[in-house]
Amino acid sequence: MESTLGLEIIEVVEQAAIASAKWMGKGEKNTADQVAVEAMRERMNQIHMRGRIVIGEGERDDAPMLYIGEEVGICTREDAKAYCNPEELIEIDIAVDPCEGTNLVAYGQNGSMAVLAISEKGGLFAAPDFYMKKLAAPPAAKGKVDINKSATENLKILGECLERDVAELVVVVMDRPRHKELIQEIRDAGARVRLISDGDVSAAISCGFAGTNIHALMGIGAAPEGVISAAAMRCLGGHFQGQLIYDPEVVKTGLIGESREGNLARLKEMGIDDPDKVYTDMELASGETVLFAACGITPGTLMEGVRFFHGGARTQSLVISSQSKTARFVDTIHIQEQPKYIELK
Ligand SMILES: O=C(COP(=O)(O)O)[C@@H](O)[C@H](O)[C@H](O)[C@H](O)COP(=O)(O)O
Ligand SMILES: [Mn+2]
Ligand SMILES: [Mn+2]
Repeated sequence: MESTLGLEIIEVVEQAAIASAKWMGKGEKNTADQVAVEAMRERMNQIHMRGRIVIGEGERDDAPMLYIGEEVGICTREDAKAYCNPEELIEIDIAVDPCEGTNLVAYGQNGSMAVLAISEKGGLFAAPDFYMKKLAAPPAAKGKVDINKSATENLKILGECLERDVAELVVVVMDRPRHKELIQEIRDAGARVRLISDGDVSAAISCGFAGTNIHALMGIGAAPEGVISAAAMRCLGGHFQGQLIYDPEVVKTGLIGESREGNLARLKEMGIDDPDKVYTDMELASGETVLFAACGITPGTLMEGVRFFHGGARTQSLVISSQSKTARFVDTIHIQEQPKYIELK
């Protein structure tokens, strides 16, 4: 599956990031999001593939583009036979977040990126638009920390795995009222907390790399972002667990349906029989081959943001593959019109 797809998806996230970065700091989160969606879709539809969006911008009625179920790629077009033999190509599932951290882009803050994950059909958990309790940690702690344990216990285990004192650990938590007790517990245990307003995909993946000074992600964010994070962490060998959260009382923000009972019924309709199941990264991204790609929109822990110069832009992306077992940082200069100069540093 990988071969040229690995290269093409870099361009997909790059184009989305460039489009969105033009709206950085303009206070218009919906526009920053919309242009990223359009750019991602346009580039995706030039790829020789039979793709289907399994995590996207919403259901068909709510989202005009990259909606769940939308088919993407040249080989899904009505006139596909003129371009390819669809039977020869495997069907692939795609999870996208063209602008992960729309508020971050709108307000010119760090940590936003264009991101996607790909696997063969059925290889990504089609997470409902619910919340998810998440625990991400470095490879050394994989399978040793556990979302069912308390934050205090997990920090002790994490310290042992990383050969650090708990005081030397940094935990990222989303700054939300629902995390008041969690934040206090982490502080009481002696670790340090980095609060983020948005963008927990970046935080989760940062746990997969040493040197980021992020040792864990704890707390509740969105479920679709959990699947995308799991795809990357599965390839990196990091720890990722997620548990769907369906009780509005627990979440305290956002819209996940009116009642706990209603949400439980919705999950059942979707075929999720055990709503409290804890999913591992392998269950959330179970495909034989998993590819992950992200491109920084604003600067982040792992990637630079988009930098414009006269006539072009420079981007930094990350492509991770379970097949080639690589995590590639790709630095690209995009020459859009005759530039006055191309800055290399
Ligand atoms: O910060 C985020 C926003 O993503 P996006 O809408 O694509 O810009 C995500 O990283 C979070 O995972 C999540 O969407 C957030 O936690 C939603 O929670 P809340 O703001 O409390 O409703
Ligand atoms: Mn997002
Ligand atoms: Mn988004």
